[in-house]
Amino acid sequence: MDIIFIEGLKVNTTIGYYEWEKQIKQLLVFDVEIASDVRPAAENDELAKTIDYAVVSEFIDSFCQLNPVDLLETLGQRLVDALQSQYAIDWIRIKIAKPGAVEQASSVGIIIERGKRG
Ligand SMILES: Nc1nc2c(c(=O)[nH]1)N=C([C@H](O)[C@@H](O)CO)CN2
Repeated sequence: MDIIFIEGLKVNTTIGYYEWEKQIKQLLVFDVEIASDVRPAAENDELAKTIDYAVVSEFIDSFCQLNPVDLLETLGQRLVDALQSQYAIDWIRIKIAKPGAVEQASSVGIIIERGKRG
């Protein structure tokens, strides 16, 4: 199975359960892996035949800005739904880290995995 990945994508956005969090922006860091057969793109060296990681990165940033929510779980699930509606994705894994959330921890967050890894 081939994988398109994005590692350490930094997004500054409004996210959080508590009232004070709705007035500020906080850092989220995304790691994304999407199963995708690279052979169609590799055959004729064509970007149009693959999932463009730059486009997906932009999409994630915009999605966060346009869809403020309380929980990382909600953001992650909605983001996966949105990506699956745009691309034919058999398997996806998204890690969302909120490094500033717990002072004693270097980072906290969630990992969502959907579909079958080929
Ligand atoms: N499982 C989760 N736990 C917590 C979340 C979350 O999104 N998922 N969020 C918070 C607060 O927003 C926190 O980040 C503020 O310190 C707490 N726990």
